[in-house]
Amino acid sequence: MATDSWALAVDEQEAAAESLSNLHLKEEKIKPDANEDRAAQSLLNKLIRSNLVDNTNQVEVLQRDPNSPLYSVKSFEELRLKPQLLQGVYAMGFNRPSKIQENALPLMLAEPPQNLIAQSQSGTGKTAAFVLAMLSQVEPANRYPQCLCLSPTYELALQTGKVIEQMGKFYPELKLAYAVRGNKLERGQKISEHIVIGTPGTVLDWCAKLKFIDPKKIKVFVLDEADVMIATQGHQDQSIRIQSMGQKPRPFKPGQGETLARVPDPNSPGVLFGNLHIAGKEGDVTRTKASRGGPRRTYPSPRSLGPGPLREGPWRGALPGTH
Ligand SMILES: Nc1ncnc2c1ncn2[C@@H]1O[C@H](COP(=O)(O)OP(=O)(O)OP(=O)(O)O)[C@@H](O)[C@H]1O
Repeated sequence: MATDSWALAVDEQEAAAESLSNLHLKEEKIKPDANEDRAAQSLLNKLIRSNLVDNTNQVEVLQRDPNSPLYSVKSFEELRLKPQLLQGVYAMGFNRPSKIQENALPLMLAEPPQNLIAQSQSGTGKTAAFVLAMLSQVEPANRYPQCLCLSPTYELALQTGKVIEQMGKFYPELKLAYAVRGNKLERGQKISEHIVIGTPGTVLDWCAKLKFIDPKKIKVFVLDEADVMIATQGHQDQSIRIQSMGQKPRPFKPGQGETLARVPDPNSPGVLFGNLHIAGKEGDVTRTKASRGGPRRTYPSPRSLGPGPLREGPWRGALPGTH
């Protein structure tokens, strides 16, 4: 797989994305467990893709191709990452940020971090973007959780945790805790890890019942795979409860270019990372995605998601910076 071309992989992903998109529109009627399938599909994509990027030359070529979703004009140095994190991304074979990273990182790395919505198709570097944002925002001297990331499944939480560990490899003072089933801590204990990643039920217990985490101290709150979370009633309720226990969201800064859009509702969580493969309301489209070798296609804007604290919509992977 490592020798397969990235181009082929992108085409395959797009085909898979099309079928996911159709699934999404009919999911309520056809397949009650479609959310589970989507979480599994996403995990599979990630596992396959981690092999594809071994071919770093291919990635670099694509990042210079304006038609590629990985196209980027900036360097990681220009994004002013901490040197330890720069070392981490280079060690992972990333030579330059992808488009979504280039657009989203300056806002997430701002002080204070800005809330934003960003959409991009699967496999374009959203996870890496919010992982970098979390790693960048941590103050290692403060021995308490400062970043919280919710994932819909145990497996995805571990997978994202692996990315955090890889990127933070040269930042050893930075610690990560997994709030997942089976990780039992003693009652009354406070945890000292800087980043917590977990599933909503366990995280809610850690915040509300067991008080291992003080949600008011969370600077960056990530809701990963947000469409799966929000389409799953239990996860939606738990995610909203956790988010509402945190700091009040800051007002949103105007969107930047076509990739970022302003969240119109001040009660909404901050940054939402979304895939572009799921169709939304017709006619409510503000951006386009270049398809490799094919026609440009249009995708719905996050604005089409309507009001509400956590809205259903064509996005997944979310990062509300509730600082
Ligand atoms: N700047 C980069 N340069 C090279 N490879 C990258 C870069 N950013 C991410 N990658 C690699 O590309 C693959 C996809 O990245 P990532 O998982 O962050 O995408 P994603 O948009 O979150 O995907 P999904 O929507 O499936 O969650 C991963 O294997 C990751 O290591």
